[in-house]
Amino acid sequence: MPKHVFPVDFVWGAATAAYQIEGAVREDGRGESIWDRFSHTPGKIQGGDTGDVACDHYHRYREDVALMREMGLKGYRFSIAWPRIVPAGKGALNPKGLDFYNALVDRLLANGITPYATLYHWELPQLLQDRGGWDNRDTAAYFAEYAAVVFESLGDRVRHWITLNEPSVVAYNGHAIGEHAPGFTDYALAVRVSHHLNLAHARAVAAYRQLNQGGVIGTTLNLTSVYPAGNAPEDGAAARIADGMYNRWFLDPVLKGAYPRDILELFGQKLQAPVIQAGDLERIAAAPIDFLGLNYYSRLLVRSAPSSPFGYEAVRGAGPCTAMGWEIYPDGLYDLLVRLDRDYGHPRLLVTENGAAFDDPLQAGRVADPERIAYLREHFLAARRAIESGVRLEGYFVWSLLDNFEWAHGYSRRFGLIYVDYPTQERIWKDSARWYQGVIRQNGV
Ligand SMILES: N=[N+]=NCCCCNC(=O)[C@@H]1[C@H]2[C@H](O)[C@@H](O)[C@H](O)[C@@H](CO)[C@@H]12
Repeated sequence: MPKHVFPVDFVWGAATAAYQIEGAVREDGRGESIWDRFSHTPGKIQGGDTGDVACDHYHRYREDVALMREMGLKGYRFSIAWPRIVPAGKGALNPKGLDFYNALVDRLLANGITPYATLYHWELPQLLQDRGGWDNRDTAAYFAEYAAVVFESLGDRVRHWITLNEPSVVAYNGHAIGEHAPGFTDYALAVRVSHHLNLAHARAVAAYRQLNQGGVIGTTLNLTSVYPAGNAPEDGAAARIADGMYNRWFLDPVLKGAYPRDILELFGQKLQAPVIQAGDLERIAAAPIDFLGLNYYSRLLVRSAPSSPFGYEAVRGAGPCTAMGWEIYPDGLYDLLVRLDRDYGHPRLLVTENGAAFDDPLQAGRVADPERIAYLREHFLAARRAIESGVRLEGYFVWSLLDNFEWAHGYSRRFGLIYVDYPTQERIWKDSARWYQGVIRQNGV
């Protein structure tokens, strides 16, 4: 019997994203996305990898749903590729794209797995990027039009919706540091993009409410717990700025209907203030969410750095790290969950991603991954402590079901519970997959 049992209806899940697993990028009418363009641009992706084939999930989804069923997943979080549904980003629909996701959803339901669908996991249609992408306010409206098409096609069976995956990473990695598509390095642009993403989220929520389909809708934010590296007052001030830029800039609009004043002023001083037009904040405030999805991977340790653009710099923590170089810090998940509960009105929460990459050598047909088991166990225990503290945590989606295309790192990083032998596309259960199957079966660790 487990020592730490979870609530009886706790949703144990796993998560993926379209571009990272589907492949078939030019099949059945799919349009080009910014990640197709970026991954095919020399020098952008480690090893020159692309998502052209990935895990070939577009053709193997029946086999993959069978794996989920065997694992005993209660929920499966996946993303819908905008370029499969509206190849040009706006205008004509692609029926074969809708057919794929309808078939996936039907097969999930037939296997007792609840679908959790993300509408935007970074695959902007390239033709919209050619018109300014997220720097163009119109993209928010095009997103809502795409979302409405998907709601109408799937909304009778999909009852859990996530508008955006990690707007902070879309804005920062894609527009401030250039590590992700579309590859810009302009911080003022990144701030404008963050505002237009918030508008897109609000418009999609409004479109969902209008359809009265009776499900729930939220968003997924990449959040962390920020700690000062030292006891000096300036380190504490640095931590507050970092928390504002990383967390509150994205949390406050969707949960409080307003931007945090300190960061609004900071951006106003340092950057061209985001292009906030009359009515924007009212629109954002008028689109409350039913639940908040959070992706947690590691903590953020900062110290004062007057010469840095925003007066702080990250400090490497003392703990062990994953293959991504991210410090393993489960207490940061507990602190984050309790903070969200305290500061944002006791919201319904889902951990929509948590997991780790390790080397995962395949040896004699087996992958022993004790580090991943330990990582997940420690984070599950942190989540359980938060639930005991009264946090309304309703589910947990491990990142990821399968090894997959890890963005700028290509296939060099393995986050999966299930190993993918890419040359053969064979799926091989890692020890952690068997362990997780047991956690789900006994509903606890
Ligand atoms: N220090 N440190 N840092 C942690 C910073 C994490 C930022 N990256 C993410 O959250 C991405 C999220 C994405 O949804 C998924 O598509 C990615 O595959 C995973 C794994 O990378 C995560």
